[in-house]
Amino acid sequence: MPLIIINAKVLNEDGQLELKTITTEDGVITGIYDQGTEVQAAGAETLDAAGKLVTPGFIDMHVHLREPGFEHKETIATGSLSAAKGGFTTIACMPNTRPITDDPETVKLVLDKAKEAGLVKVLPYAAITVNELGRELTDFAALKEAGAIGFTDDGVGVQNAQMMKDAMAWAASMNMPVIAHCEDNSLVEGAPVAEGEFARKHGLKGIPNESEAIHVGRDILLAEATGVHYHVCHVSTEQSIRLIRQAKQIGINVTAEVCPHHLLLCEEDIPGLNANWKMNPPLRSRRDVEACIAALEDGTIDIVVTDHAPHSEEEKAKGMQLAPFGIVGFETAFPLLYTKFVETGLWTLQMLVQRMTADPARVFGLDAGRLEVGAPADLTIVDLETEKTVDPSTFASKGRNTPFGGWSLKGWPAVTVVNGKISWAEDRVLN
Ligand SMILES: NC(=O)N[C@@H](CC(=O)O)C(=O)O
Ligand SMILES: [Zn+2]
Ligand SMILES: [Zn+2]
Repeated sequence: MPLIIINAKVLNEDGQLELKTITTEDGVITGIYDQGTEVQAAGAETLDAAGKLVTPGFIDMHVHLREPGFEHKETIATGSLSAAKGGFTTIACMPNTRPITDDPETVKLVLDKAKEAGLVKVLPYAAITVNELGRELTDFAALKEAGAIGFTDDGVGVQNAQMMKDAMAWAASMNMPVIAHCEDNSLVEGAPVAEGEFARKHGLKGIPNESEAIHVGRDILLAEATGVHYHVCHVSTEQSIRLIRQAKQIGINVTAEVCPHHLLLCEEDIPGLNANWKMNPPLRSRRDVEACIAALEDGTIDIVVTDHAPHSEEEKAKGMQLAPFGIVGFETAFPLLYTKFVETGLWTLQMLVQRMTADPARVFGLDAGRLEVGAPADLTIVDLETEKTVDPSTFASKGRNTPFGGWSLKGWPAVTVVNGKISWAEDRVLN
């Protein structure tokens, strides 16, 4: 059914907001008209955006949906709904499931379940190594054929340099990206939080910054040698950023992502031994946070991702040392960044929207992220006015593990449209 969105506030090329009418049909944007233009389409549904912001659907290139194997944490259906509620229309899911997504059957299973859920577009990554054990490469050709969009052992770093080099050479020959969780195990061994004041105060072992940057540096050299598109996961340190900035300057094909929590929180903010503040990479120093912000502003870091990583309350109740790493992210990402960076005047709305739409589409070559005639009708309608408090008990995700509970935010997604169909609308679920 054609969908017409009236009173849509749209960002123009200069970053100004203009009221428009958007028409869609068969999953495609068919027209963008000035406000007041008489638009007709037989049998169309009309949605009144009432002056709310309408952007290309948000894209999240780093998420954990937990299915198969960890359905008590999240399923592809609950994760898809949580993503839609957060305004995301395309998400790319990590292979650290059980079984690990390291064979074509599991890639297909993820795609089938995502289609069944039918709420957002789900792009699966496949593992670099069998079982993410770092010993043997997976079958990249078969995984690509099955629908994998890139290779990553997220959750763990590839420890062996030759293994990573072989992976990059193979991926490069197929024009596929390698996406790296950068962490040298020998420098980390059982540390639950970053080195710093918090670790000292609580007598915890600290994760040093160089455990991340040492892989970033190694991999940049390997990317240079192999010519692969190398994408760095969840960048969190000043040192990694320095290396990425330098690599980009000399033309190495490296891109990078950052998570909202690494732009907003540092280790000194951790209120106590509460594992909802435990994630990998950990919250680092104020200096690192400032470096991440500057890098996203100047384009050294290309995109924002959530690293949505749901865990059950029982798992998170095990305490700082024993609980698993990870926090949920879909439903707070845009409101957090809008409120803390756009409302405060630090960033333009245009910059934030680009880093969550056009930039991920560019980095990963997706047909998404643009509000243009002929583009897929993936749209997010955002209420920039209403202030609401983050209440984890209302999340669509099964995960409640967030450090942002109680934060008062604006910029809440109101309606999410995927392929011209409403996937989520405030308190309604439509399918
Ligand atoms: N980020 C996390 O803290 N956890 C992720 C793994 C990962 O992204 O490395 C998870 O799978 O739970
Ligand atoms: Zn990771
Ligand atoms: Zn992750």
